Amino acid sequence: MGLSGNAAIVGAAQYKPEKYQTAPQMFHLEQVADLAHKALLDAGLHKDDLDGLVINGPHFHEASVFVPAMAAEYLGIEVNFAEVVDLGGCTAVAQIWRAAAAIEMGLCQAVLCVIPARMAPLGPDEDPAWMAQAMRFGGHSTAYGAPEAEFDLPYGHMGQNTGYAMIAQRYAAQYGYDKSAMAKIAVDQRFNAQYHKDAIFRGKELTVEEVLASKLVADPLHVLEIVMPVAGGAAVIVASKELAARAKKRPAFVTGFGERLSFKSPSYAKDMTVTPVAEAAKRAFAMAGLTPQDIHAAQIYDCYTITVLLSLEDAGFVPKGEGQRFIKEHNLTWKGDFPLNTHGGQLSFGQAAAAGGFSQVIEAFDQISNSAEGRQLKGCDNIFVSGTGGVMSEQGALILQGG
Ligand SMILES: CC(=O)CC(=O)SCCNC(=O)CCNC(=O)[C@H](O)C(C)(C)COP(=O)(O)OP(=O)(O)OC[C@H]1O[C@@H](n2cnc3c(N)ncnc32)[C@H](O)[C@@H]1OP(=O)(O)O
Repeated sequence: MGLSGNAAIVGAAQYKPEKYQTAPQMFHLEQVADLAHKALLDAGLHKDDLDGLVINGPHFHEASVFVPAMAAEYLGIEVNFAEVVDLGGCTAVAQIWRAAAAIEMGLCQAVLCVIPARMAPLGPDEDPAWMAQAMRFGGHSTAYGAPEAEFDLPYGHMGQNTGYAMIAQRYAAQYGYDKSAMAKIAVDQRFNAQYHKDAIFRGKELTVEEVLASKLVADPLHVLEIVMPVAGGAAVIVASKELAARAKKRPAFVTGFGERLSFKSPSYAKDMTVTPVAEAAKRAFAMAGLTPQDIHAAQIYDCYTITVLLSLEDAGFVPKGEGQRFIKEHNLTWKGDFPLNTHGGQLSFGQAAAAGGFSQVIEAFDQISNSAEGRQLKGCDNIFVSGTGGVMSEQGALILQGG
């Protein structure tokens, strides 16, 4: 059951992450068109090749419903497959496997997966404070009747920072917490960012001491172990094997995927230290017929350092409770023996809202297609990519393989 590996990523585009204050403002439809154009150019395909569309629904500026129809109309395409994905930071990974599955089912031949994440110009009735408000509560719903509005927010579980800190505290109680190992994740990724021309923290190298001396946001998480929100956006084209054969770059075939939603708030987790990627990765590896030992690079969703630690363990790269030792024993940079988040991760490349997860997908494609200028891994054929939504509540895994 699953994919046969007959669909591949053939082209991609993403905006350089920028601070919101200085980034250009564009309507989301404009961003979709611009990103699609750039991704098609990257692939060497034409707009008329597209017959599938997967897009984000939440936070789409110009519509809250009928988003795919509006976007397809704006692009001037007709599609046989249209989907909205609402999985927070897991959305990018989830878009890719849905596109691959639709292609393998014969519904379509080329799918545009896209998430615009630059601010749109605000209309006269729009409140410029909406984003600050949204950040304050993170993924929590404040709607009347929402469980988290009643049982999380009143107790100080605000936004994502506290939730991930709570998970880190639990991990510390069960397995111990080595602060310098955790900081090393951010440091090795920052090293990688020095080799990506678009990384927001390029030109700013980092040491373990600096991470540990930075502001404590939610104990034990320091500010330099937490992503910084930036403006951005990304698009990826997934195409059939036949179309992939005429693409400009070496395709990255989608040979395995898994997805798991375990809870909305970690307050309801059976065990906060066991994350949904465990099941998602198991399924993805089995589908691809590979094991973690076959992987040449891991692009792990990294909203926080604790996300990376738990994902490495639960995806099977290292046994439970031994992740911190593993991190200290291995060089996680693109020059090292365990290349991790070779673009810098979202911690150092920047997190463009739900499009942030695309940075991991696109880095995997860049590595497989030999386009990772300045940080290219040698013989990189098999890559593991993870996506994380909410507070470790929904996770996805992809196995991408060079054709
Ligand atoms: C989406 C999903 O489903 C899953 C997920 O990814 S969960 C994660 C979602 N993302 C978030 O929740 C955002 C997390 N980040 C934050 O809340 C904030 O960045 C923070 C609280 C950590 C820091 O905010 P702050 O203290 O108000 O910092 P702020 O006043 O904005 O900036 C001060 C300086 O620190 C820098 N900075 C801010 N956040 C930073 C960060 N995370 N890392 C490094 N530098 C940061 C700014 O660039 C700024 O520098 P300059 O003075 O040189 O311009």
